Amino acid sequence: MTETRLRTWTHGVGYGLATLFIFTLALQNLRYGFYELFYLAAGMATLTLAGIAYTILSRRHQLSAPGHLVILSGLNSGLLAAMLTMSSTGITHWAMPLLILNLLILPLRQALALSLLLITPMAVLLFVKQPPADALTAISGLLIVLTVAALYIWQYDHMAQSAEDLAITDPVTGAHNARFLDETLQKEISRAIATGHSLSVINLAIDYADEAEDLHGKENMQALFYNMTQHLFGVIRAGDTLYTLNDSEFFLILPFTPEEGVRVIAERIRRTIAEQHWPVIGKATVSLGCTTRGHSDTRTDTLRKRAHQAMLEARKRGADSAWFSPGEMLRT
Ligand SMILES: Nc1nc2c(ncn2[C@@H]2O[C@H](COP(=O)(O)OP(=O)(O)OP(=O)(O)O)[C@@H](O)[C@H]2O)c(=O)[nH]1
Repeated sequence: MTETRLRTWTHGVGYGLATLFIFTLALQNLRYGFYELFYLAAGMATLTLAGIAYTILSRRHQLSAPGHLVILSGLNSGLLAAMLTMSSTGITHWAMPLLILNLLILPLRQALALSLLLITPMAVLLFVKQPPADALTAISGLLIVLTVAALYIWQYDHMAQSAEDLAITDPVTGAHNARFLDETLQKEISRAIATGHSLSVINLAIDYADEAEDLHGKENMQALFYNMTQHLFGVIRAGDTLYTLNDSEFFLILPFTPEEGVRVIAERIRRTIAEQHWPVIGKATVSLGCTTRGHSDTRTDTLRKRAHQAMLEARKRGADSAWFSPGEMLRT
């Protein structure tokens, strides 16, 4: 299930349960003749129903649907206004489903801010109108619900982020992995088409990697790969992204970089790697294949293939060189 779908379901179910709870409150108050509270609950139930309708209507944009903040602000301020005007402190517990709904539907910071905006004036009102011990009990109950739910959501967000990072990160180098490359490259191609800016890529391979592995062992080669990743992170600029393809190849996506730019950065990478003294291995060089997106390049595989062929071409001309496709040599 996609995240958008999951959110549509949880938001819909959240609003649905809140509607049920508030509707029951409305009926109860109608039965006992508390008409003011009945109208309040009916108004709130209408808003939660509007929440369900909005969730369904904006189901394709659930990750950033701004209408939820408007609906929840209406619900929170409605309850607060009712407490102030009806001088009724017996409806404090009505805030419980609202706090949960805030945290379930809004981003954590927004949800906390809105919930505190509800609880703070409520606390003042309760301390003015009730014996301190009763007010303290009611407010601490709300604060405990808010804290526990917020901690749970924070922990979930944190774990989801870690899982996502793990899924797109190479365990040896810490750079992005090949799986994430196609996704990002396709986005960059679409962005370049929409905005008309240039986009270049580099396929970079360590020269004589197999021979070096036979000589120094897999562990030392992995250390070299890791050190080279750190070096590349230091050379490229913010906005460029780095990927590890296998044990001896890297890929770079360089947005806003024209042909002349990719030549400059490829040469800089080649030179700085060749000049560096690498632990255990000593000297290491790389072959770089570069290319810039042309008008007909709308898919990732054409760019990747051209960069790979350019890298093979550079390698054919001897190690420690770069080649710009469709055939212009940068340096051998
Ligand atoms: N994507 C990318 N392009 C680079 C990088 N370094 C250089 N370039 C490209 O090469 C061009 C010339 O770079 P430099 O020789 O460093 O000159 P510069 O005027 O200091 O470059 P900028 O201020 O970064 O534009 C830049 O305009 C970029 O197109 C880099 O780290 N990443």
